[in-house]
Amino acid sequence: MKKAVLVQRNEPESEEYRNSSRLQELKELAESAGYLVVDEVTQTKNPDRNYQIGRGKADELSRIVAETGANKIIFYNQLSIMQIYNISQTCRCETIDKFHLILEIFATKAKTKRAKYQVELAKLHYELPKAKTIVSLLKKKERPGFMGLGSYEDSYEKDIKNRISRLRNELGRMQKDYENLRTTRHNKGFSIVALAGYTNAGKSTLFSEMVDENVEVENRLFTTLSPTTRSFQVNGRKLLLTDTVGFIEDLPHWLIDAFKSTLDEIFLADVILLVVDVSEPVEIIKKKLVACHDTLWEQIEDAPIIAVLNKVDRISEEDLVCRISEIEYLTPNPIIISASEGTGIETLKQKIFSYLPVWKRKDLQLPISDSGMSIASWLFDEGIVHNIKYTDRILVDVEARDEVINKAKAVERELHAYGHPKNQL
Ligand SMILES: Nc1nc2c(ncn2[C@@H]2O[C@H](COP(=O)(O)OP(=O)(O)OP(=O)(O)O)[C@@H](O)[C@H]2O)c(=O)[nH]1
Ligand SMILES: [Mg+2]
Repeated sequence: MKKAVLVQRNEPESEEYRNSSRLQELKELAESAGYLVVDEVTQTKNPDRNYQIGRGKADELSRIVAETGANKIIFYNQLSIMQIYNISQTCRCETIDKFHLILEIFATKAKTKRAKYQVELAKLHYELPKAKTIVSLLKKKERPGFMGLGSYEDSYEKDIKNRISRLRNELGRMQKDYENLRTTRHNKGFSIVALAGYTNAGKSTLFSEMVDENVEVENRLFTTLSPTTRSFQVNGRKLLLTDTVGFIEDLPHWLIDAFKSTLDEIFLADVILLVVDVSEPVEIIKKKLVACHDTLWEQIEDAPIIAVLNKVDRISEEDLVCRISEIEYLTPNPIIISASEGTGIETLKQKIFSYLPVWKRKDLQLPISDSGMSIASWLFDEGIVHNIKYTDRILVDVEARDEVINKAKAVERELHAYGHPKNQL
């Protein structure tokens, strides 16, 4: 397992809670990128020296790297190229900042080709200024090419620029295909529910609480189904639930598109659950909600958003009432849950149900034949079969979307007309 040392440089003016929650955020990010966190270091920024890391701290980091065998030093704070270079050299360990770490996570979460290209584009944008600096250092006859910086040739910068322009062209072409996907999905009649929300809000916990464990999602919708999509049922209706990568505040501009493309599933959803950690101080809740709204507004077309206030087990009834009223303008009619304790889940499911397209209920008569049987089994897949009887024909009481009922009715008519319906389904 890859080992990482985390460094958080405290803002002297920032309150303690803020500083420690940043370190916690970095730790969770590192873990979701697959690192084992071997040590955590904090440093209070010296306002006079601004972003310089002192000799003492660098020595401390070198010692930790040597003792723990860490493969990476990860800073919460954004680092300049020269800082990355200097720290990598001194500590003999690859050094990255939070944004590079986030990029690593996006790379693992990117499922669609479009998302993968966006992530690659962001990586190249991150690399480009690095390449420029290295090339200029090389020209000064210094030869860095070490650790976090890699070894660079003179042509490297040019290669990056070429690749960036090729990716941009390719992405422009893909945008159109992608927009067609939503239409295709609707024609197939699937309802998808997507989980969105700030990182650490409890999306994945809620995901595991809601889905039918061990139920494989049938591979009918996507060519490769993401491992974070599973089925679940509400009042007999089968739905798909998708977990997504969490929102993070203050993303630099070169990361935003990569981030949005990992949310492609949200763009395809019929209902969006916006999960909020309601146990946090109200100012932080508001700030995170605004960040989520900004992104969602652009991304979605007309899907309803259900606000889900999670982690209520952590706060008193009184605090909850107070917070709900303070954030009401951002989260109207929220559903209150505790994902880890499983409370409020049924209410949430019923709320989701209220947004689903209405299905028709019909009594149908089908022939006892291969085609009749296959239609009946198709109805089990596509709708809710309330009752089925086998006499000289198959009597089905079924609830399903319009297209399914209409197709089945066409076959029923054939039964009456010819006695031998063709297998049309
Ligand atoms: N007390 C309490 N803790 C919870 C609840 N739901 C989730 N947590 C905890 O919150 C932390 C984050 O939960 P996750 O489900 O991983 O959060 P997430 O939104 O998927 O986070 P990202 O994947 O990083 O975006 C975990 O330590 C959970 O155990 C809850 O209802 N109550
Ligand atoms: Mg998660």
